Amino acid sequence: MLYHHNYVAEERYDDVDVLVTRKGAIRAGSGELGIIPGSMATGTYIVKGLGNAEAFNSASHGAGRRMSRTKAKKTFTLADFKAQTDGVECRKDSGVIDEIPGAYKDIQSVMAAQTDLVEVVARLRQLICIKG
Ligand SMILES: Nc1nc2c(ncn2[C@@H]2O[C@H](COP(=O)(O)O)[C@@H](O)[C@H]2O)c(=O)[nH]1
Ligand SMILES: [Mn+2]
Repeated sequence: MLYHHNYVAEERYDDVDVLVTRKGAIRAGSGELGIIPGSMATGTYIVKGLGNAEAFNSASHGAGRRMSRTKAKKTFTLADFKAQTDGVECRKDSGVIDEIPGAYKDIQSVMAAQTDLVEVVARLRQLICIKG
């Protein structure tokens, strides 16, 4: 299983060799497995690509941010962070507030928006989240 999401690849579409730049996107060729994470507490999807050539065999690399790290730090409190990561064993201090689940888009909506790109194989719920 590959999980590159910022890279360039030489691929061929309509008999033309092209350079595909995936920035914040993963390859989702037909039958290829991938990982699409949500946030520290909203689960992760294991997916199988559908090989959609109109999207250059690509899909989202994650839920993606709803707001910048700076805005997240201004918007949310440590109490918000603790509430939103309830049930997940992880760091719960002011140094990780910018990673609060509320700073990311709703992963279920993001998945619903790309049913033509990937098929869901499994949804994982995290028990532990370690920030590198
Ligand atoms: N399962 C988790 N998903 C996370 C976490 N932090 C962010 N994210 C999601 O992953 C993508 C990609 O993150 P990136 O830092 O590599 O760009 C991001 O869009 C979020 O949706 C996490 O702690 N656990
Ligand atoms: Mn990224």
